Amino acid sequence: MFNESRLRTGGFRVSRGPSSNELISNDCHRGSGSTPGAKAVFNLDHDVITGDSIAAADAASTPRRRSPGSGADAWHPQSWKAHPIRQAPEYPDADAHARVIAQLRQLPPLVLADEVRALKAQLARVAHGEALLLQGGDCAESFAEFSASSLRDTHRTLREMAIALSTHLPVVTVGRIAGQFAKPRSSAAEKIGDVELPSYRGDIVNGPAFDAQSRAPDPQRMLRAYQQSAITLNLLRALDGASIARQSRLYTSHEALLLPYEAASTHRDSVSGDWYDCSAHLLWIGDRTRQLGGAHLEFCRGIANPLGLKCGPSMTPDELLRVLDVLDPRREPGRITLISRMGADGVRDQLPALVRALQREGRPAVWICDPMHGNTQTATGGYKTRPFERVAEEVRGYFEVHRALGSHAGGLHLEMTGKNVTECTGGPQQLSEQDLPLRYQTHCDPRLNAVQALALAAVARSELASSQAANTDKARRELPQSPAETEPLLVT
Ligand SMILES: O=C[C@H](O)[C@H](O)COP(=O)(O)O
Ligand SMILES: C=C(OP(=O)(O)O)C(=O)O
Ligand SMILES: [Mn+2]
Repeated sequence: MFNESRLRTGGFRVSRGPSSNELISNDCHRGSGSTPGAKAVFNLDHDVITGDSIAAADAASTPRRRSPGSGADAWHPQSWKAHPIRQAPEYPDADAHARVIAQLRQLPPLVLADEVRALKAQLARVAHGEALLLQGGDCAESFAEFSASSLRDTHRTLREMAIALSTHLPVVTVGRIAGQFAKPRSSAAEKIGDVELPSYRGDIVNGPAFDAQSRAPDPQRMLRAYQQSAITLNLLRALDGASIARQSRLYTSHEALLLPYEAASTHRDSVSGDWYDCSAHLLWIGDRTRQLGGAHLEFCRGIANPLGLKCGPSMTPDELLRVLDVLDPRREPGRITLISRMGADGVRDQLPALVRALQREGRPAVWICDPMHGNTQTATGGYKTRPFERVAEEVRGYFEVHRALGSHAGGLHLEMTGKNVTECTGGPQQLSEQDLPLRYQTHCDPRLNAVQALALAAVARSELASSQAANTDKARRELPQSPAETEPLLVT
């Protein structure tokens, strides 16, 4: 059991050392002054890790402790290690890896638990049909392409898209940003000529250059990714403060793929007893790592963050319900965001069965559409690209399906940037395959540029208008006819 005692030192709360369980589990209090009498550095009214009010914590006589499962089913931040894992890099030097993980565990959380809870509450509104979710950013953030101007441009483009969509409903905005570094790959190795090397798995793992040294997984990269995420968050918070839409903020998200990094970022909230992966507000499980019984499901089921789940063409209704039983046993609105990525040709055929399955079960979920990953093509010259028209067509199909089933089309998940890159063809600039080499800068998949992203927001906006009109028609049809046709009016 968690054994905590709190001391106050000049208004700064410190916690006594964790029990052995918390030591194994990377408890959040480690390092926050766990020695009684540790020096107070700040005078805070809120828990330094969770952001919770100390007064509220003190008022709660027994903190609610929730660890998913018990006995053989018990969860802790390392329990995923007993499960089969896919897409995990093989580090050549296990000791060097262990040293970096130990360092990461000592570093402060990047986001606070109360911010995570605020996002979950907003996502619950999306699940109830009262708001929309816009999630977007790079396929893969990179060390080389990191600059204030590109962050500013992506922040601005996401804001502009949110404003375009908010004519219908309030918009919750979440970036694929400040931690979106790890990439699952179709193939573990890449071969050029006679040379075969490990595939590039994102800057948090290895380098993109095609040479043996770059492609060897290097644990030091996790520390650099952490630092870049912290710097990114710092700028995003400043940009949020300077934005005209000050009341809304940009939350962060990434794929929970590199589990040693995610586990090292996982802290226990001293007030609720829940575990939070403090590397981002929202974490999602990719289409390649969502197996029942697998390590990624095991890790994600135990963290209290809102979770995304990619649903590609191979997802069956039965499998989806079983995965949701694991990830969201309490059926908590805002906990799960389902991200369908069926492709323009598949969405109308494959999405309805999944939506109906949730409707039958009365399960809450946010449904959003990733129109990127099911529409990737290889252009002449070998560039991966996505034709804007196919992307737009999947968005239209997604809205049609939800309209037909009376379900809330909750928003979009996009690979996009605020820069004027040439990675996806088509759109208002009518980019051709010949234009791709001009500014093809992505480290992994092709992104919409700012103009294309805003054009896609316009497509979604017009679909939202159709959905709203359909809802109004339906409501009108469901109204009692006219008073004369129902009950005679009482005239006095
Ligand atoms: O972002 C998603 C995947 O990591 C990416 O699509 C994989 O690309 P690959 O098929 O070239 O490995
Ligand atoms: C890997 C990704 O997508 P998916 O899991 O849907 O292939 C991604 O969104 O970066
Ligand atoms: Mn991608």
